[in-house]
Amino acid sequence: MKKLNTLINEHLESKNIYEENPRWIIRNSDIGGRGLFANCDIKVGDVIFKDNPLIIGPRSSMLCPVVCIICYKQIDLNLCSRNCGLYVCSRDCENSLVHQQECDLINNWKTENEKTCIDSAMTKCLTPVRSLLLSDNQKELLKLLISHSGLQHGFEIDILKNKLKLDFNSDEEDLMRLTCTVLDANSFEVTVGNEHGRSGLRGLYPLSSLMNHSCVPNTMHNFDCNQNMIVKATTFIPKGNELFHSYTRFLWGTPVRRAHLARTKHFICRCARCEDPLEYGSNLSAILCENCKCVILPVYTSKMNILWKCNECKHVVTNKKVTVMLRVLGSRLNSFNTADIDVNEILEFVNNKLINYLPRINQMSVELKYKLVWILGYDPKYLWNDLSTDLLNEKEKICRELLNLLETLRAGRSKMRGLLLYELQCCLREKQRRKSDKLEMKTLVQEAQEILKDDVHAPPEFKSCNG
Ligand SMILES: C[S@@+](CC[C@H](N)C(=O)[O-])C[C@H]1O[C@@H](n2cnc3c(N)ncnc32)[C@H](O)[C@@H]1O
Repeated sequence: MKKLNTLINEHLESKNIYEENPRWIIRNSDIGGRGLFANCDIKVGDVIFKDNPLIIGPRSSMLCPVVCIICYKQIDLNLCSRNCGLYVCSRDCENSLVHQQECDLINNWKTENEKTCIDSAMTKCLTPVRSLLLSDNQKELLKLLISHSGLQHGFEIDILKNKLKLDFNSDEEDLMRLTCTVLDANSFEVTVGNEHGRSGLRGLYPLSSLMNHSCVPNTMHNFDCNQNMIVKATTFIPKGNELFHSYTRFLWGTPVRRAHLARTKHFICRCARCEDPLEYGSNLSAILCENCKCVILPVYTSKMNILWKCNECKHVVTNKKVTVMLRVLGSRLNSFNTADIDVNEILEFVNNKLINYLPRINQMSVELKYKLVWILGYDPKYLWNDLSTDLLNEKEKICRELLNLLETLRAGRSKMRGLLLYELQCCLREKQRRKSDKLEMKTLVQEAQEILKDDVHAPPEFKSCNG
């Protein structure tokens, strides 16, 4: 623990974000390994700490767009002229010190027969390679972070070795494989760029990664333009309480969150929200009884086994059946991800289809409604000016409904609350603009009519005035 503390402080110092009297302290946690704890009373909205990545780079999912490996833009991409297989967007990025180091490393791994490795896979596998360029102390810090073994971790190294035929030595391979497991257990999703283009990266923030998970976290984070993570309190946190953030989506229901955490982070969450089948009265994970249409809540009989039993008619639905039903509804939900979105189709699905299987507020309708918030006003087909009054009212209603849900789920001053408050304000502003437009139109038309009423060239709508 002492070594970890020293190396974390050294890391923060090297990034100019060290604080003499930090508001956090590292301690053993009752819920799993080490955790971060409040070192003083922390008020809601207070910044608790800042952190900077030890390693940051492209995400490994082949579904993510390829990015420049220095500035992470997605435009003007060319392969590096030295044939390392990585994409850069400019000479500056290609000639940067960081790129030269990793370019040399990769080119040294090429065998005589494999002079080029032109493949977007190289970019997708770059992040663990970056661990080889860390200083000795940084490598030591990386090794002190938690990792889990499992076949799903480390596929990036298999690609580098078997597909791209790169010939690294066993020490390098061991460190890169360890880095993959550390990244999978600890990394954060980082979004960089602006409204003209955003890229998703993964970053290893060593101090932040010591925060354990809760499905009702008491912190939120955002990023500044230097990739610093700024962690803030979403509720009042008394001195000595543990600091938590959420590793899952906040609006997922308990079975989905639990399964995701078990698969990706290797633990069963036992937070108060997970242990409450009602999820604080939100009934987010409930289904409707196929017999009497009453609400059935999920009751865990073991770690991952759920009993779905109707309290009214005692009808039992098997877990398998619920899983299939949710999968079918989920695949329809995912089909709305297409570029050509039809909002009325989504509303029809939420208001007429889902309610046959799930209570009015449920994890799927909530996910779709949250999606609608970002379509209405922003999608080229649904820009603010073009929104019908009905759709504008719908967006306002959704924002209010989701804000209420966040309160029910005790989300505190979370980022999602901030985003929804802003969108609600945009709806009210647009309504106000339309109202004042109407008032102005009325005065304009009145004056124009007075001036033009006797004129034979008056616009047709004034014609009745001149007989
Ligand atoms: C990012 S690390 C958090 C810090 C970690 N406890 C440590 O000692 O380094 C994530 C890992 O911590 C453990 N963990 C985090 N939250 C947990 C929770 N709510 N219940 C059980 N284990 C948890 C799991 O092993 C998880 O994979």
